[in-house]
Amino acid sequence: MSSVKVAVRVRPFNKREINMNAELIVEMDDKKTRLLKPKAQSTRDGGREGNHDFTFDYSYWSFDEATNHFATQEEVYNDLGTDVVNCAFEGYNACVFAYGQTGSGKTFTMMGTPDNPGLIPRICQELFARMRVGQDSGTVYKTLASYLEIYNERVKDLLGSPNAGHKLRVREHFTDGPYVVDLSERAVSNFDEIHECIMRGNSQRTTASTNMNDTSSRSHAIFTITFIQAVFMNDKPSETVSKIHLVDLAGSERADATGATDERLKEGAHINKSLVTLGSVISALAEQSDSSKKKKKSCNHIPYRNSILTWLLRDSLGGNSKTIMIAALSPADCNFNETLSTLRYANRAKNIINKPTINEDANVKLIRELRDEITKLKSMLDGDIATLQPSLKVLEDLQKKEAQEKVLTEEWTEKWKEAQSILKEQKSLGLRKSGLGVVLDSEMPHLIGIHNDVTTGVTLYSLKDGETLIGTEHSETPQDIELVGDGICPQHCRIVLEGGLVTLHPHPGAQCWLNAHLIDEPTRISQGDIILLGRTNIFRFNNPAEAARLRKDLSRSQLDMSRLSLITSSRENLLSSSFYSEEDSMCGSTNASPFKRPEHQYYPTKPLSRDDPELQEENRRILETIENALKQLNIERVQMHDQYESKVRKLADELKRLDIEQMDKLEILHCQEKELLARKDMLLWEKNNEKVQIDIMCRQISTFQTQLDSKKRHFSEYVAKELQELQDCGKLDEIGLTIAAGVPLSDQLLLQVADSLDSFASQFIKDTIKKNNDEIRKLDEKIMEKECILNESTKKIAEVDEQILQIQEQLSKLQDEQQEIELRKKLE
Ligand SMILES: Nc1ncnc2c1ncn2[C@@H]1O[C@H](COP(=O)(O)OP(=O)(O)OP(=O)(O)O)[C@@H](O)[C@H]1O
Repeated sequence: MSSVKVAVRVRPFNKREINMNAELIVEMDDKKTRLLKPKAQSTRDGGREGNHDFTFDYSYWSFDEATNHFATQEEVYNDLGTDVVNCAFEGYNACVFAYGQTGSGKTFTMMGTPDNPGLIPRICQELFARMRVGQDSGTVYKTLASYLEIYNERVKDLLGSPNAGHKLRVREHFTDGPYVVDLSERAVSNFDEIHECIMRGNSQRTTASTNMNDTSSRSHAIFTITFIQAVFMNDKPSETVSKIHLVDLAGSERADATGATDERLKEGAHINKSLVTLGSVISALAEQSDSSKKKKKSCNHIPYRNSILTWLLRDSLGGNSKTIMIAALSPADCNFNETLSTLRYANRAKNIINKPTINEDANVKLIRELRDEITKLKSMLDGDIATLQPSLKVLEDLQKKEAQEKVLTEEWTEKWKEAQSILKEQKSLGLRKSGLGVVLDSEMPHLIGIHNDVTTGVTLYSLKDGETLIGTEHSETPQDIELVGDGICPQHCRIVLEGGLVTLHPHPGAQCWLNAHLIDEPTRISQGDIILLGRTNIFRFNNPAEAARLRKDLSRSQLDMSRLSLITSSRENLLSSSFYSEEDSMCGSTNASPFKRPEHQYYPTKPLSRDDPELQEENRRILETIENALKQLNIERVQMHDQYESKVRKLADELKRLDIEQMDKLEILHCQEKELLARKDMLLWEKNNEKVQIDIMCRQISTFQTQLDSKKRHFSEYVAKELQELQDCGKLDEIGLTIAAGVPLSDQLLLQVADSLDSFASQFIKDTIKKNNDEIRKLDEKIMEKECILNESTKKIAEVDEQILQIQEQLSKLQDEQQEIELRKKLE
């Protein structure tokens, strides 16, 4: 666990602020930053109340160079940048992002100026300086750089073609997370190369002049370094990958302050929208950390997906990364509100807790774990030996683990060595990626094979110092360049590179053509020469040192460019030779056109006069034919290659799309399943509740029923007693009423009697009867009410049961679908 580190930095007044006679409203003391309420506001409020105090990990005072606590670019780098470099070497992901109002100094802190570089160039410089030291002790490094900008919620590759536009899409990989499709990644091997990437990207960034900043960045820029290091030291393999995101955000802005209209206004709206999302993400994460500190459960939704910026930086915000946020501040009173909001933003970010982990290669991790287990098993075994009872199972386990560990270590070491040699080879060949192409910076002479086989493309053969042997795989002595094809002998020829001179030595009897001239003795070859070995293997010879010389000469004289082009053969040499076969000349067909030949092959020549114009014309046509044929062949090859590549790309895209679709579907199904299960739980809970309710109701009804019965019984007893008393004292006779046996003693009868009694007794009896009847009615009503609730609960239980049944059906359908998708994935 690690909290996001937060630093704030205040810049000097800019020209506009100086012209406005701006008031300085920021104070800093060690880690503390105080924002003072502007005088104008305080006068209005009648006092200087309302200053805002904050404490951050670092507070950088870059307002005035004359002050002794002035923070330079170097100091900022020493505190923050070295942490990032350490992260890379320790295998952690890291992220630095600069936040703040437009014109507050974000780009200055991140990128700096050529004379006063900022964090990004300094981090890169230190990274490569430390790599050089590591390389000496055998560590292999691979560094990739990518640079993108998010402008109006669309992504552009800043290292791609300048006209590419903002078209890149963001997708999510199910294990690696969000990524930008087709974003170029440059392999860089030194500071100059990465610096070139930075410069190129910066020049492509969308900037504009606003009231607040002459060169305001109108986009969020993310410069990413992927840093891989592998080393095998003290018998221990180690390989880590870290991603370093260096982010220069577009500034938050108020349209009125920036003077934005039209396009700028639209940009501003997008910038603000994504910054609001960033703010929401920071707030949600801070809340989450707060709850977890208080050991409260939090089901906070983090709205990463609401903007591309937060989606791409998901890992850096609350995930697997060590993150630093730098809040850039304006010192001027006119920006009080924006500065306060930036400080509050930064204050919130302090609470974000990230979970950085060392990104160790899976195999290396396995090897390490196996080794730990082996050590444990060995110590167990030592204990067994001490008691003279070595356990067979432990022995068996140990052997298995040791074998496994050995295989894995060997595989890894092999891979590591291969990487080392590829890197060395690439370096010596001078191959480097440039956009979609590969650039050859080799200083070594080389042959470029132009094959007839349209699927193989162009092959490059580097020539060694000394001898390079050329032949077939069937030769007794291994050949440096193994060829197949018509007329190739097992030991065909050798090319000798000595003191900068290159000579072709044909093997006796082998067909070696140099610029259409059959040679049978050592012959010097030079830049642009076309070599035909056997009947179908055509090569162009390139000698970069010689080419450089020729280029230099070219600027002085009008030298033939053909020697510098890739396909064209050396005209001068070709003009001094002929393509007529001996056969042709013997048949007297010296004028026969070579176009009529069934095969486009070179034929031995008969030396003819150089000055013969007819011959020269013929030679020119032959040369043209060969050039055209080769060009055509090359065009076709390139086209087919392009078609093939685009097909592969399309298929890969489609596969990725399907994969993502499947993953999305599966995720949706899982979510639906979770939701259904939650609903089912809820319903079961409700059902249970209803049951408890029914239980209570039943008990209440039975109590009421008992009360009712007893009330009724008491009442009839009372009526009977009253009538009996009236009868006994002759009152019934007075009114001529007799109670016959078996006649029910109802309250009506009693009321009839009461009517004839004196008013007091009559009223008493009437009241008593009314009271009793009321009580009985109330009890009856209560029982009815409870019975109603009981009925509803029973109905609800039936409904819940029905819904649970439906959910069960939906669940089993979902699970079937999930199984089908998983099965399909396995089959794929
Ligand atoms: N610490 C500093 N020292 C000297 N000058 C600075 C400092 N910070 C910023 N500036 C100057 O202030 C101006 C604006 O800075 P900057 O372009 O870095 O701002 P920003 O926050 O990136 O702006 P926006 O969001 O509009 O791109 C620049 O001219 C820059 O050189």
